[in-house]
Amino acid sequence: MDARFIRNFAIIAHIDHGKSTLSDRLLELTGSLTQREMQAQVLDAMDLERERGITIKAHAVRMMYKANDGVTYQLNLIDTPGHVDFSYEVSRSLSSCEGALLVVDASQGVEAQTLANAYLAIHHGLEIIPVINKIDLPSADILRTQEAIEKAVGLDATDAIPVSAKTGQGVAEVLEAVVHRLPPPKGDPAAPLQALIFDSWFDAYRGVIVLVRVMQGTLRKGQRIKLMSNGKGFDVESMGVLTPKPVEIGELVAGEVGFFVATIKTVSDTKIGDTVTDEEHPADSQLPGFEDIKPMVFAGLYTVDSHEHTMLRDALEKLRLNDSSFFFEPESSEALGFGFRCGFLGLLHMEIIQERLEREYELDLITTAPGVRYHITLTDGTVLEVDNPSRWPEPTNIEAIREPIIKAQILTNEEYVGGILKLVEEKRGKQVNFEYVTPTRVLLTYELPLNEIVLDFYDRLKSISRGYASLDYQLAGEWVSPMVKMDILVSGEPVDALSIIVHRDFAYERGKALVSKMRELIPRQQFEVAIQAAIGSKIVARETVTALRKNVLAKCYGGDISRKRKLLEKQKEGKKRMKRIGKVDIPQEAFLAVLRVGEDQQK
Ligand SMILES: Nc1nc2c(ncn2[C@@H]2O[C@H](COP(=O)(O)OP(=O)(O)OP(=O)(O)O)[C@@H](O)[C@H]2O)c(=O)[nH]1
Repeated sequence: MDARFIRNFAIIAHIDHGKSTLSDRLLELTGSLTQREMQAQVLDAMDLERERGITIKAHAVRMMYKANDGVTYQLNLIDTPGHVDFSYEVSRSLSSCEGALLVVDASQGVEAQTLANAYLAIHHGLEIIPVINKIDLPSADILRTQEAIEKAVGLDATDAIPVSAKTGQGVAEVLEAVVHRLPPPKGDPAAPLQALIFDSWFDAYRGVIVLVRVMQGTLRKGQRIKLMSNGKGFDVESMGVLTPKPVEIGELVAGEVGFFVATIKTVSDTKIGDTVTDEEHPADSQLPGFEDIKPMVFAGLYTVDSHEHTMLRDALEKLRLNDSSFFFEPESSEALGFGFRCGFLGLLHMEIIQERLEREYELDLITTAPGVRYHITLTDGTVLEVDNPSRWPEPTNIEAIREPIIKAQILTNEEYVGGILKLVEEKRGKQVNFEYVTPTRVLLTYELPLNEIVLDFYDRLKSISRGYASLDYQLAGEWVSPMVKMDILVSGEPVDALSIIVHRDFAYERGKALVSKMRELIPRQQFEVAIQAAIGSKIVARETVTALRKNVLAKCYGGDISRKRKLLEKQKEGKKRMKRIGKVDIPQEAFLAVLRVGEDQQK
């Protein structure tokens, strides 16, 4: 299609501000999907997948829209994720667009991800249309939201479009604005091919599916292509667009977005951000790519049943096929046996992977406390990267330790500022900026150690602010900090999988809180169990889990057999996620006790 009639855009928003609902409305209005189809699609996603042999991962949907000027436009809606863990994905989606709809909930106003995503869009040079959503709610305040967009984001919001994605009010104007306010893509269909890979995934039926935005030239079915980063050549076997149903097409010209399937065997060949060109007539240069994504949070994953270790490895390999941001390597622990050290983008990412392993692969897992990666300079000058407490060097050999720092933006209402300041101080934060963005909304900018954030920061922030604080962060360098390794001893024996890295000045407090939490989490056993926290040979805290006095079954003795069975089953259920260490059964929760020590301060 003539590029003049193409519009490529993304919808960006803070979580829950209505991005998905608005996308659905746009699809419905352009006739891409009827309401019935939309429901059917959700319900039959699995069947559809089987039938068409393609994963429905509608990351780029093509809609045909006949505008009020009588012209039919091709609109490509490119999806972006909302959570802070995945902000790099937002960035790569935005590289394929000329414009963005910035959706802001009229009852909530501007939040941290509204800001972060808007800045990313501005950074990519996109034209932005502010859309004020949820105007059907009684608490909606259009004027105030408009003001917040102008003051906090710095965008002109005079022409912001008030809509209700729920009732459909105002949504038609959004489509007109996309056509008339966003620029068409540039590019020459006759130039040498340059197509930007912005997503790819492995489909069990079709192999590797690659989503591209053609910047220059034309991509055709049957073409021999080359990936510019590694020089590898492939044949394009089929191509298509998602409407959101997959529809086969013969070519994609400059400005268009779509997918292709080639003779590519593994997803790892298709690097996100890479440029696809023609093998015979290649382009002179690559398109500007994306930075490699690095995992920020690390934890050990072990199976409760050591026989399932190979199953865990197979499952991790399968997951990695479609998630190149996730990393793992074998590790072993004296306490837990063979497992894997895994790297994630953030805590949410870790939870998602863990849940998928448990649900889709039916594995019972023990996860160790999440931590970050340190750079340690030894006295002999060598620099180590350490993300596993059990690899922590002897303190006498350490010259300096650098820990990763983030820059966090917290947006909140004035009344919660006091509580939040206390929290960030406790988490070793350093204030960078304090700014009123509206008369009642405050934007706090802090530098904070990432290791404090991965613990319970987000939950505590939510609870202190009753949900009225939003957080966004980026990595922002390193601090030299006196970190120490804290060991946990159970019945006098150190359990390597329980060790954590803490700041020296907070070690005593942390140790006390941690063993006290563990005392709550470790069930009473037939004998007394001592739990101690130690730094080197120095014990900094101790608690005791007292011995069980009575057999639990004694209560049912002679009683109803079904009750007895129930009790036994319940016990078995509880045992499932326990690991016996020495003579003591330790439940999964105790391995993650460090994530929960803040709970007591919260109350
Ligand atoms: N009253 C009202 N509710 C809305 C409107 N738009 C969306 N919602 C509701 O707001 C909630 C969040 O909407 P989603 O569309 O899932 O939001 P999202 O931004 O896609 O959320 P994430 O996918 O989690 O980022 C849902 O419960 C919607 O039903 C609206 O215009 N009015």
